[in-house]
Amino acid sequence: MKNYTICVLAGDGIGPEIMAQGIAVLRAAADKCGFGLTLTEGLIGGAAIDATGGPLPAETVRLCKQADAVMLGAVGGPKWDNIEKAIRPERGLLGIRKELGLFANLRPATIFPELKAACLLRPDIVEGGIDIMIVRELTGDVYFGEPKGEKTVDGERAGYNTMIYRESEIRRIARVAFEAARKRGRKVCSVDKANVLDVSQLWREIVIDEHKNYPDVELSHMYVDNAAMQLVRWPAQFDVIVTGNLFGDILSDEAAVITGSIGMLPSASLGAQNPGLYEPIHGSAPDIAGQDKANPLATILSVAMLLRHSFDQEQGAAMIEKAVRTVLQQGYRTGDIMQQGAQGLKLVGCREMGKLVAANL
Ligand SMILES: NC(=O)c1ccc[n+]([C@@H]2O[C@H](COP(=O)([O-])OP(=O)(O)OC[C@H]3O[C@@H](n4cnc5c(N)ncnc54)[C@H](O)[C@@H]3O)[C@@H](O)[C@H]2O)c1
Ligand SMILES: CC(C)[C@H](C(=O)O)[C@@H](O)C(=O)O
Ligand SMILES: [Mg+2]
Repeated sequence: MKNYTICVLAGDGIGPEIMAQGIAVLRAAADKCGFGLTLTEGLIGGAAIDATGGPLPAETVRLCKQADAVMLGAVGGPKWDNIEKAIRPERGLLGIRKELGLFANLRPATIFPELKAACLLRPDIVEGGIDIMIVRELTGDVYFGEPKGEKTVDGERAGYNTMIYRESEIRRIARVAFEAARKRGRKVCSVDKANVLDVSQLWREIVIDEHKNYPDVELSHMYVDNAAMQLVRWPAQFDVIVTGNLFGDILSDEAAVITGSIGMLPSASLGAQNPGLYEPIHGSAPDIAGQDKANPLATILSVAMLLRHSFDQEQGAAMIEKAVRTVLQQGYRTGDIMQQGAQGLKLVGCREMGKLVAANL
């Protein structure tokens, strides 16, 4: 029997709650599909700061590198908001992405038919369905650019970061997007700010050049401000969106609105080789942490992405996605996707939602 090692980084806030449900579903899928699991656990974020003084202990990096895949809950929270910036919880997440070379962040925004009514957009806008793959570059941009810091400008304090992309970084993420489009609707929209930013001008030039290798894929370009508007105005126009680290971070949270809730959006962070890292796109949700209110479906759908991308277990992935759909069809909802006043819906907590999905596999 095939056996996989998964390093689990639960993190902070709702992290441990959603992760417990993700792991329960993963175990159930392993039983059904006939593969074995070895789970290791690592500290990250605030939990790691409390235990070791830093957000990404060397032991966590070692465990991740030894694993076939990594699952992450969320990091951060008010407890660590005033901590020295070099060791903020979020640094743990950025650090592990960099350590594992996870340059391609796939964030699929799809709407389950059962949630169309919970979507904040007008019903006619989501009627035909939505299926967008946001391909976000993850290890470059203003997130990692040097120089950065604080300096004095005209006698006053100034903070600064550097938005920078190397040609090779643009080329490799463009390739991921074109390859993804070939398996979907064969359309890529590259989102940038080339009317203003030098970095975006290079981005556009390289994407156009790389496109020469993918003549079967249609390429378009959009400025990020317009893209933010088009996403909610007419989301069905998009197939694959490729963009940089910062724009991708913002647009994917926005895209979550059209899936019903940020609690529904999974992600896969991939590099040139395993281990990939899988996590919901949302954060540690301090406002609902410890109350069994979090929606675990983004984490559970991230487990499906893990099976698909890291283990080639398409059957297991599809099984999980179908179980999520079944539970939604049965009317179960966590608070974030609950429609007030709708008939036949049942409000459940995080634990119950996880249990239901596992039971439906
Ligand atoms: N990948 C990550 O670990 C990650 C991502 C984003 C933010 N963060 C961190 O999380 C902390 C809180 O950030 P924030 O409040 O800006 O963003 P957030 O995503 O944690 O929360 C935003 C809103 O969405 C809700 N929400 C998020 N996930 C939910 C879920 N699964 N079910 C139901 N509701 C959910 C929250 O309750 C909150 O109202 C910060 O420290 C931030 O840096 C971490
Ligand atoms: C917490 C933060 C570092 C992270 C990011 O900006 O990438 C988060 O917002 C995300 O979307 O995963
Ligand atoms: Mg984000």
